[in-house]
Amino acid sequence: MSLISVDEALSRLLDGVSPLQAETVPLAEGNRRVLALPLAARRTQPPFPASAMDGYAVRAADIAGTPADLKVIGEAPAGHGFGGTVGPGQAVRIFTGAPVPEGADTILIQENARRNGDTVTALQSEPLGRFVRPAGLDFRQGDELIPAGRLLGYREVALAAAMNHASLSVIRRPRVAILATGDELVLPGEEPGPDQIIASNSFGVAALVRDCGGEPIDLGIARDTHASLAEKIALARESDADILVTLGGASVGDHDLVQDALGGEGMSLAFWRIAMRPGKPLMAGSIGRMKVLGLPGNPVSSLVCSLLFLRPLIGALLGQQAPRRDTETARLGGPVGQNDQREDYLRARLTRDERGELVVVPYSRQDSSMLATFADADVLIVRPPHAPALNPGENVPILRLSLS
Ligand SMILES: Nc1nc2c(c(=O)[nH]1)N[C@H]1C(S)=C(S)[C@@H](COP(=O)(O)OP(=O)(O)OC[C@H]3O[C@@H](n4cnc5c(N)ncnc54)[C@H](O)[C@@H]3O)O[C@H]1N2
Ligand code: MOO
Repeated sequence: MSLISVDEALSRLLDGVSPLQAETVPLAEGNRRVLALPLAARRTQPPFPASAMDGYAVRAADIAGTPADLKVIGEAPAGHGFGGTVGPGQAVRIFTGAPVPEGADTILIQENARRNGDTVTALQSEPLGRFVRPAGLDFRQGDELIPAGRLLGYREVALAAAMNHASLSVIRRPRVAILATGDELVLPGEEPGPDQIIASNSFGVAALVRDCGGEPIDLGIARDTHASLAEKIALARESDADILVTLGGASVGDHDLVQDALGGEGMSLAFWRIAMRPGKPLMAGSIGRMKVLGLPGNPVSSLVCSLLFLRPLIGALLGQQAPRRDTETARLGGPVGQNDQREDYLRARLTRDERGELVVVPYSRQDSSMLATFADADVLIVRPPHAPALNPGENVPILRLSLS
C-alpha cells in the first residue's frame, strides 16, 4: 500500500461523518461543550441606564461651573433604584451598577465631590453621560451572540449566564475509547519491569479529547496478543464509543497486531500509512458506526496525529466546520534541510526578534519518542513533501500546539 497525503487522509477520515444529537445541560456544565443552536440574549444588558461609578447622579448642566452645591435627595445602591426624579440643583447618592434616576444624566464620582450633610459640592464639571452605561451597552434582547458549533469556554459560559440561560442545548459529547497496546507498558505510578516503560500516550490523548469537547473512555492496556486485543476491542464496542483510538502496534513489526485484531472484529479499513512524519503508520477504518483511528505508538507521533486527525474527527461529530489546519507564518531562526516525500512536522520554539516579528527555531533532534521537547515546543513547523532546504530568515508555515 502506498503512502497517502495528509490532506487525502483527513478528507477520507471525515467523509460522511455527521453531527451527533443535541442534548440539554445545566449552564454550570457548559464548559467545553459545543452549542447545538445559536444562543440569543433573553434580555437586554444593562436593562436600564446604569452608573459605572460610585458617586452622585446629577444633571451635567448643574455642575458646568464649579464649585457647585447640590441637594442630595436620596440614595440608589445597586439593586435598588431611586424612585423619584432628579430636578435642577439636586443629586442622588449612587453606587456602581444602580439605575441612573430620572432627570439625572451624568455621574459625578465621589472623588470629585465633597459631602456635607444634605449638600454635595461638585469640585469638577463633567460632560453629559459621563460614567453612565446606556441600556443595551453590552447586548440587546434577541441578539445572537454565540454561534452554533462554538466550543464553550469560560468567557462564553459567563456570557450565556448574563443572557439569562440556565441551561444550554449542546451536542452530545463524542465518546472516545482509548486503548494502549504493548507488553512493555505499565501505568504511571506502577513499578516497571526492567524492560518496561510507562504508558503516556493514553493520558495525553484523553486530555486532548476532553479539551476538544469529547468524553474519553479508558480501556487500559492490551497486551501484544490477539486474545487481549480482541477482548479490549469488544469492550470498546460495548462502551458504545463513537471513536476507538488504538495506540501503538500499528507498524510492520512481528508484534504489531492491532490492525489484524481490528480486522478480526469486523473493521473495514479506510487507509493505512500516510506521507507524514511523525505518524507514518496512521490507520483509519470503522467497525459499524464506530470510527477507528489507529495511532502510532511513538509518543510524539500519537499526539501530533491526535492534533491533526482526532481533533477534526471529534469536531465533525460536534458539528463544527471542518477546521482547516490553521497555519501562520514565521521566519526561520535556524536552517532546515530538504524534505523527502513525507510532510514533516518539526517541533520548534517561537520567539520574537528585536522588531517584534515571530521567529521560529526548530529543535535539532526530532526523534518521535522525545516527549520533553514536544511539551517544551510552542509550534510545529510544517514542511510540505519535497520542500527545499531553507536558510534562516526564510518564511515557513507553523501550527500552534496549544488547544484554544
Ligand atoms: N521496519 C520498520 N519499523 C518501523 C517503521 C517502519 O516503517 N518500518 N515505522 C516506524 C515509525 S515511523 C513509527 S511511528 C513506529 C510506530 O510503531 P507502532 O505504532 O507499531 O508502535 P509500537 O511499535 O507499538 O511503539 C513504538 C514506540 O512507542 C512506544 N509506545 C507505544 N505505546 C506507548 C504508550 N501508550 N505510551 C508510551 N509509549 C508508547 C513503544 O514502547 C515504542 O518505543 O514504528 C517505527 N518502526
Ligand atoms: O511516524 Mo514515526 O512517527 O516517524 O516516528
